[in-house]
Amino acid sequence: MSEVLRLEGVSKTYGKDGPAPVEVLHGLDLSVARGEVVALVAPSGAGKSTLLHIAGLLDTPDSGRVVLNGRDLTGLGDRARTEARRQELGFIYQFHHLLPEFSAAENIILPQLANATGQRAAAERAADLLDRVGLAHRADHRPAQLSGGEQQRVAFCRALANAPALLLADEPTGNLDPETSDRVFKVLMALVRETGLSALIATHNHALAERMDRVIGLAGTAL
Ligand SMILES: Nc1ncnc2c1ncn2[C@@H]1O[C@H](COP(=O)(O)OP(=O)(O)OP(=O)(O)O)[C@@H](O)[C@H]1O
Repeated sequence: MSEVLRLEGVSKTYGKDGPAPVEVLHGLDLSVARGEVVALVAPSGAGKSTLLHIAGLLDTPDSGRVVLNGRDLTGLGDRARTEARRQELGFIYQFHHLLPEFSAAENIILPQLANATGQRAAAERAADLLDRVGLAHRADHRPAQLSGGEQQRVAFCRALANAPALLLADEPTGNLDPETSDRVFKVLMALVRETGLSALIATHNHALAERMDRVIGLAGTAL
């Protein structure tokens, strides 16, 4: 099975040179296979966001390697990392982070234009993605006109807009009430499965984690 992401011996300590260093990751190994959906479950403060930032090329480890699609990105400069992030990764956070002055469709079109996709193809992809998450009728609405669950479904579409190789999600339904969270999570899983996407999804929610292919914890913490 081919790997989309491999972390090898990744370590990270915050405030290394200060009076109170915090060692968060120590020699972490992790891999995500193509088409695999992996749940990352660990208590608050265990380092889930740190790991996602490193896997998402938003932060660098103190030591270890980050290999994305077979390419070692560890030593790359900012520009190459930004490029790899834009082309190969999709992000979902607890809060939607949609642009308030743009419609749902435009929020999905814009990242594609930034990636040099033509206007027409970008609009078609946005329409298709919105349709898949049951929001075709909301395409022209702005985020403030949508419910929390709808906003998050648009954010899923935006994360998939550029057909990334890997989706990284940090508590993707953590901001929603339990019932909406459950419903919206099902939509996310269906979308990921239909598109054959690989994903690493951090969650506190064990019931959601059980629906993924594999559940991993972080060293020193119980699942
Ligand atoms: N920039 C920073 N400087 C110092 N310490 C930090 C920094 N960022 C995070 N930490 C510490 O590192 C640890 C791991 O943080 P992280 O946000 O990765 O955890 P988490 O598992 O995502 O937690 P949560 O589930 O609460 O979001 C925490 O103890 C946090 O206080």
